Amino acid sequence: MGDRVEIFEVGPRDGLQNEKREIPVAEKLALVDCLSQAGFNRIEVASFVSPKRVPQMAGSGEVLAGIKRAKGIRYAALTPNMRGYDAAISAGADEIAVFASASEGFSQANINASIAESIERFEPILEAARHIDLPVRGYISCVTDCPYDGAVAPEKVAELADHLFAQGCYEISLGDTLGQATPDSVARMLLAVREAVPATRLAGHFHDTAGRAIDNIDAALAMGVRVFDAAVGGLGGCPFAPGASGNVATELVHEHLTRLGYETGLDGDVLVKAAEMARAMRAG
Ligand SMILES: CC(C)(COP(=O)([O-])OP(=O)([O-])OC[C@H]1O[C@@H](n2cnc3c(N)ncnc32)[C@H](O)[C@@H]1OP(=O)([O-])[O-])[C@@H](O)C(=O)NCCC(=O)NCCSC(=O)C[C@@](C)(O)CC(=O)[O-]
Repeated sequence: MGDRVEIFEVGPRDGLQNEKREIPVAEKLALVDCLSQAGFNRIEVASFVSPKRVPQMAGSGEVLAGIKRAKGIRYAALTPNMRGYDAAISAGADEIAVFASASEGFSQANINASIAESIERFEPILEAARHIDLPVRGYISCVTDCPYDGAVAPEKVAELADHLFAQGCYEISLGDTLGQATPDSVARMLLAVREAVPATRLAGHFHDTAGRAIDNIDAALAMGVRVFDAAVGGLGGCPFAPGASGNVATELVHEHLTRLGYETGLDGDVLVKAAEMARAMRAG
């Protein structure tokens, strides 16, 4: 049996948050229920942020309440502040994620806070989660390039990863939000980040704007990363990162990893079905 590499499915959240069409909750439920048959350990399905800023995530409570929960899967939600945390807990999220940026420009555009302010906001969330043993993931956006500030220094990413890990995030997902990273810039960034956080606690989160996401996954695999975020059907993008396109497609990552001899534990046929559903949702 090959080495295990986990794909963390983010399509129902990162994927759908940027769709132009207002997607009914029933369609989201159907997608998540299909994905729940594929063999994932973790699926991100919700985001408790301002509905004015991200209207597509407004029905997140209904999504968490309506999905058919499959045994062994943790259904995850983004929580930017205590209000989001409380909503995620009431809705029954199995794990939550805080999200920061390695660049000041994107931090302001995305969450209306500096990097330092965002870390302060996360403190009560992590403390509350600790009390109830709720796993908290930490995202870092713009780990190589920022749409506002340009190239991002690997040391900035390492410093923030160190903070989030010390605050109690069990895993740090490193986001190439713009999809402009290269295998070289990914390797340079990971070399610095690995000094602060072990590779076994890192995840790669690559958007495929420049068609290099799979090459970037290879670079991260070579540096010891064994968890990758992906969105079925290549759904996605970030409303606050102009020019960014979808996440790397789950079914492509699964195929690629399988070809390399890794075990993902996923059922390729279910992924193809879910990818068709995702594409149909996008087409409307
Ligand atoms: C972060 C905030 C909330 C800060 O919010 P703020 O702008 O600092 O201001 P606020 O706290 O005064 O709140 C502004 C408005 O949002 C409301 N509000 C405040 N908090 C909540 C909440 N939890 N749930 C629902 N509503 C909330 C609040 O009530 C108020 O409503 P209004 O008075 O205007 O009617 C806001 O800026 C926001 O929602 N930003 C959107 C962030 C977002 O969702 N970005 C996309 C996801 S991150 C991402 O995609 C990157 C990632 C993770 O995938 C990795 C990668 O690819 O890089």
